[in-house]
Amino acid sequence: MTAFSSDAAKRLAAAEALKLVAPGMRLGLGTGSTARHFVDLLGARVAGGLDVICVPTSEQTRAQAEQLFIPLATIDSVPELDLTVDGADEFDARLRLIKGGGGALLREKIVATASRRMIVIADSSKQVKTLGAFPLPVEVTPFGLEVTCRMIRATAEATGATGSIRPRQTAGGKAFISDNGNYIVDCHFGALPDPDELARRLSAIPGVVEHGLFIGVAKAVISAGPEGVEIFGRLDEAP
Ligand SMILES: O=C(CO)[C@H](O)[C@H](O)COP(=O)(O)O
Repeated sequence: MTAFSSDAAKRLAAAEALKLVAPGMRLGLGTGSTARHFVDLLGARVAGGLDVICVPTSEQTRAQAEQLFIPLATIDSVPELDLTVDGADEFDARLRLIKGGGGALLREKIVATASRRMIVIADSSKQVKTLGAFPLPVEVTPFGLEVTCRMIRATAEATGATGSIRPRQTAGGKAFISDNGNYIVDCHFGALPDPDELARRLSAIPGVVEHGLFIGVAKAVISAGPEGVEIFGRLDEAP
């Protein structure tokens, strides 16, 4: 028997999300290996005549969508979206997320919050009881990096989160630069005792552009694994 890979699970979740797409929709396209499957499948539907307009959350996704001839717009020209489909690094039972493993968290959060519905697609390994095993990505301005890291450390400690904070590097050992020209620091805090409070406090630090805690943003998670698809939250448009 062939083992069911996490990549197969990602594609299954993406295929399930594609069922939510209707002609004429304005869509936000996420970033990462799971979102990549969704864009791939959407591209096939567009080639078959589906009429949608899409806003990508990264230059990587933009390039993929362009190759598939998916009609694209900017978030400023289409500021209200019907649906955004994106991946996540972790999700919990309250649909709180850690995102930003691909470094696209700022655009992902802007696009998701401009959408009536943000639906997460994930393989079932992304479900956690407590957020934080995945290092929390925080996008920061290059100016004042050290000062900002100190402030992140101090503010996190006030919510019971401690651990190392490391600026992300590329495989070549250079500083990782986001699509917005900023740095990403990865906060290895471990289990986050109070993600809501941590999110509020991180947002108040001047050098923090955005953090990877998505609280109250996702309407549902489509999680897929060897057992099939499981839905957390609601896929419909109910408020
Ligand atoms: O937030 C993200 C990118 O910034 C991704 O959605 C997240 O990292 C999950 O990636 P993958 O689908 O490759 O597991």
